[in-house]
Amino acid sequence: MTKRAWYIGCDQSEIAERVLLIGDPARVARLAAQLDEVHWVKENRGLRTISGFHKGVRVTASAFGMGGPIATIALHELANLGATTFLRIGTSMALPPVELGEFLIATEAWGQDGASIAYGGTGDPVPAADALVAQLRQSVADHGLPSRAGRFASFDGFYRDMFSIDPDTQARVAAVREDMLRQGVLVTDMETAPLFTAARALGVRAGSLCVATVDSNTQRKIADDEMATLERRLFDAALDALVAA
Ligand SMILES: O=P(O)(O)O[C@H]1O[C@H](CO)[C@@H](O)[C@H]1O
Ligand SMILES: O=c1cc[nH]c(=O)[nH]1
Repeated sequence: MTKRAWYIGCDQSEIAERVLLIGDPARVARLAAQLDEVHWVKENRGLRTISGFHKGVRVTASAFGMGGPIATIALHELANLGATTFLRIGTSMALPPVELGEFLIATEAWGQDGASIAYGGTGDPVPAADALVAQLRQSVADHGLPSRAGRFASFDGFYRDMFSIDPDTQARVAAVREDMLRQGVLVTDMETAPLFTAARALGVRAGSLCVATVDSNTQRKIADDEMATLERRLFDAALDALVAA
């Protein structure tokens, strides 16, 4: 019997073994313009998924929105349908010495979130798949992108632990940031660690390539026009790495 994913709403024949996991559904629509022979899966609950070809290799891209719980649902459903290789691409918050506009490759990710616990996280960083790290290093070099590789950390509480918009959270966010700096974290996001932890539990490969778009100290965010250029470069580098891994 053909397997079907409950929330994403696709069946096995609609997805590839190699998957890009993307937060923003609008980003998936823009990625579609860079793929050949695009198939759009019927969208469900904002989970937008497409499959197409890059350099002759079939890939799927699936948007999950924001946060570890739904990102791991997307990975889990696609892994259950036979996907084996997952690359998260998106934005991240920079800690020194990372500068805005740099491309960050996760070698490992440290879960400060709930979904990581659900998938057996012990509180220690979880490594990325070696093959994806190697291909990402090669790809960012081939594309001439400014990059670093190292430790990511992921959180659930964006406005509690990562970014303060209320006076009474400033001290907490600053303390979390100091702790991350002490632990050698390069960037923070909301999904890399739970995805790595779920991938380990499910026996599939995972990697993460993120652009640093927000400064964790000043809260400055990259402008939309610059982000559009960075996003195209992110797609190019990620697709080349994914099909080679
Ligand atoms: O650009 P994306 O991939 O959405 O990533 C980052 O931006 C969102 C908002 O914080 C979170 O999903 C976070 O991980
Ligand atoms: O988690 C993050 C990191 C960068 N930018 C965001 O909007 N969220």
